[in-house]
Amino acid sequence: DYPPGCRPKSCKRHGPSVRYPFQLKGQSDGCGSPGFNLSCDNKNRTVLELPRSVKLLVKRIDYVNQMMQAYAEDGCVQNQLPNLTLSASPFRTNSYDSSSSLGNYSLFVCSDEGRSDYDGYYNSISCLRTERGSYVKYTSSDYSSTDLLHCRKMIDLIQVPEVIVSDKINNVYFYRSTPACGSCEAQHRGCGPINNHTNAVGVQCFEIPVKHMGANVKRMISGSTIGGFFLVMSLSVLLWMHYLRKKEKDAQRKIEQFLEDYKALKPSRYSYADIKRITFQFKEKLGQGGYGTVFKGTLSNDVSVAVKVLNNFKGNGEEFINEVGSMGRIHHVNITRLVGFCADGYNRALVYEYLPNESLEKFIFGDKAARGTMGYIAPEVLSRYFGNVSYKSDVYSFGMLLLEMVGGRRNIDVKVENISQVYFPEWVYNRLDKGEELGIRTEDGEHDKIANKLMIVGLWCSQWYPVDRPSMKSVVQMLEGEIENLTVPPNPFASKDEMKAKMPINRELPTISE
Ligand SMILES: Nc1ncnc2c1ncn2[C@@H]1O[C@H](COP(=O)(O)OP(=O)(O)OP(=O)(O)O)[C@@H](O)[C@H]1O
Repeated sequence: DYPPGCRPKSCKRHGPSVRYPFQLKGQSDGCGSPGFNLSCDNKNRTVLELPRSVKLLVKRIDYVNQMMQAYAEDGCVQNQLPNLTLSASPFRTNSYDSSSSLGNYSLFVCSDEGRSDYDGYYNSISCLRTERGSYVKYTSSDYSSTDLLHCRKMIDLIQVPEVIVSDKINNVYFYRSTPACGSCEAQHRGCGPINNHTNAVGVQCFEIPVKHMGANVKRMISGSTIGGFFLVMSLSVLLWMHYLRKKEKDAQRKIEQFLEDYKALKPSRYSYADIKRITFQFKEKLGQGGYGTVFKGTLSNDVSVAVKVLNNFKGNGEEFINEVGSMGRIHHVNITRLVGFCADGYNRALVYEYLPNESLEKFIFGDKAARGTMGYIAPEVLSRYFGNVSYKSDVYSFGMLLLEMVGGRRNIDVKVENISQVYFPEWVYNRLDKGEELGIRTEDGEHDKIANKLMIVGLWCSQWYPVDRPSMKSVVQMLEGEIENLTVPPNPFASKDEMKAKMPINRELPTISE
């Protein structure tokens, strides 16, 4: 630590810091090194007092490089040259100065009369002084000039650094070689004489406790601490705000998404103009169904749809109501979703989600354009003679579809060569009944097994008597189970008598109102 009473001081707030080896007047004697005395003048400027009453004002002290920048108050350092004897002070001109040669000079005080600003001939003319009609002029001692006619020689200066004489800027640099405190200062440590002895040449470094650090250092430390604290605080607040905003945005997005999905769950109603816009004026035809033509379309959010424009001359509107009423409520991954509908005057259309993989029909039958809906309809739907319409009617349709999928042909195909194959389910049953091969060959045995399984399940489902058809739950069980566990179904094409015998049971099925 600094010795008591020797803490760094300065003449004014932003003035040069005064510490060892300098000492400010008023500080205890041992605070500085001899000859490094500074004082504060009445304007709170830092003053360097040199021997023979030479006074210079200190602009800056560089403790690390051991340099001091000082200047004369009147702006003419050279005026002080007659009295400036650096040899008697601890200061030296800096290395730059020391490289300049020393010379002998004479100082003249000249009257304004005959004054010439031209100094090309002589070594130098510095610090023109106009007060009292005179000015000072230095020139090398080997002068010989009539220009000095109006001058009076004041003094001869022996071995003066040339640079000081010729210095036209009002700065003087001193360099002190001892005490060598620069290395301590470079490490931000304090510097003081060894053994606290004022005459000691050797110095030692010491740690500066925080409380004794210079005001600037303290300010810096407390400033950076407070700054750091506020920085961390503001960053935390910003992060927290960002987190809250993100959370809020996420919640908002979730709600929007939900509302969007919720809206999409219900089929939207479109005008006929909308339908024309969606299908780009019925530009791309996807196919033709029994009830109308299907066109490709695009909704405003770039979602592709298939628009079935219904033939307005067909039906009494019931199909339309059934389709919108039932399909609008069915949401299943395996069922085409009804996105919307149009009932605008006589124009009716159904808007479905677009299925890019084309119709199953095409995969089963290739390019052969027969219409098949009739083939899937259970007998009881066509005639009440066969019983009541129930959920078993759908089981029948499903069974017929299975048979068509496996057979790769229409169940009713008038074009087959062998007349006995016309009604495919009957043909399948007869072959199974006789224990004959179905003749369906797939690429591997495992697929043959699946095909046979689908046939048997298909036959079970397409029983003429609704009561003989399994429930959809049993159908799933059969499809998921082993083929070995399946029994061959009864003959779906039993005689009318047998059918009549089963009719009462059939009536117990819950009837679907049409
Ligand atoms: N959602 C869809 N996505 C893509 N193409 C479709 C879609 N719906 C129908 N199509 C195409 O339009 C054709 C006709 O479809 P539609 O549903 O009208 O016929 P269908 O089922 O064969 O007959 P219908 O139901 O009238 O008895 C299909 O074969 C298919 O190519």
